[in-house]
Amino acid sequence: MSHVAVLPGDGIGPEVAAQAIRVLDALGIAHSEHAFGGNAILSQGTPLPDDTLAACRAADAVLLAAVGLPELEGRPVRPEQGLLGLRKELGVYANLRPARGDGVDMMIVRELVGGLYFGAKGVREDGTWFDTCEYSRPEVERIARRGFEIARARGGRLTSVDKVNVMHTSRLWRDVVTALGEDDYPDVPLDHALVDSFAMTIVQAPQTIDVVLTENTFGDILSDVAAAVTGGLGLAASASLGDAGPGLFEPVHGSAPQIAGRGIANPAAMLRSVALLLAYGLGRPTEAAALERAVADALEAAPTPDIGGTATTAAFGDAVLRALDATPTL
Ligand SMILES: NC(=O)c1ccc[n+]([C@@H]2O[C@H](COP(=O)([O-])OP(=O)(O)OC[C@H]3O[C@@H](n4cnc5c(N)ncnc54)[C@H](O)[C@@H]3O)[C@@H](O)[C@H]2O)c1
Ligand SMILES: CC(C)[C@H](C(=O)O)[C@@H](O)C(=O)O
Ligand SMILES: [Mg+2]
Repeated sequence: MSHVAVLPGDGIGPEVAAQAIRVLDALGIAHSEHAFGGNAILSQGTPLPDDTLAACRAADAVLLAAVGLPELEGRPVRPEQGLLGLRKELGVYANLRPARGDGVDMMIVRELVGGLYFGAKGVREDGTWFDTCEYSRPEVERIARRGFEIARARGGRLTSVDKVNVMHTSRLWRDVVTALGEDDYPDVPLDHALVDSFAMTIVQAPQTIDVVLTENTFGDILSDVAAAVTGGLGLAASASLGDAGPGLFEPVHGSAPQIAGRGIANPAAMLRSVALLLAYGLGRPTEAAALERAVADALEAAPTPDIGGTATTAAFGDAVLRALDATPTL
């Protein structure tokens, strides 16, 4: 039987996680909750306690809501370090961030465990602070392969996004992607774009974009832009996958401290992350599709304030559960 490790996290995290747990219960999927992020720092001094990591490794899939506490910003130990550590420990290098709506159907494939986030960083003796972007050939090749596979599977094309006019690592990125395309994916149309103008393309012509392959930091920024043009962060889900072991499923959004505790956060991004978990993490595509439909119904029936409605987080969850109950295949 499948088991999901749930990490509710901070801010609106526990509020949207509660709705996801209702769905897991409705589908009869076992789960357990674990301390992670800011709350774990406050209670245990670390954002990723050993027993949380062990529970994640032992699970079939990990469902994370969001981390981040304003009072911990700028401290040496931060909630976000736990998230980066968990991604690295689970080896989930491929972060899939779909953005859909109004004729838009894009899939951002973001490299998740390398690049600017994970290169050497520190403070030199002269007082200069630095972060470095680092990639090896195999690191680029494995994420590029994912991008090509996804583009091929949907009969689409791949746009690799870099900053080759400035960055050294982008030269490696472009060479590796181009060679892999020629050698192993000649049937998948490939083009390249520079990240700055590509951000503009996401805003101005998102319908023209199919599968996007990009570096960790670029993907972080571009996925918020893509979310903004397809209904906002309240809707954007993601799946992070490695070659083996449990995947990590999480909304694109953060802990939204300004609206935390008010019961008005949109749980759609979290519930769509559960749908990705069902599809990619547990191999249950029928239930995944039913949940996607139920979320689409709830967006009509019980929209939350971020998308122009008045429904509470719990009322949205009610609407999703009603729609799931009415699904004959489940
Ligand atoms: N995966 C994660 O855990 C994750 C992701 C992004 C940011 N963060 C952290 O979250 C904290 C806040 O960051 P931020 O404010 O830059 O980004 P954020 O994503 O939390 O919020 C950005 C904006 O979107 C709104 N928003 C986000 N999710 C929403 C939802 N489900 N329903 C309705 N509105 C929603 C917020 O109210 C805010 O206006 C920071 O500590 C940051 O590090 C965590
Ligand atoms: C919280 C932070 C570490 C994280 C990231 O930058 O990857 C978030 O912004 C995201 O998009 O998942
Ligand atoms: Mg982000």
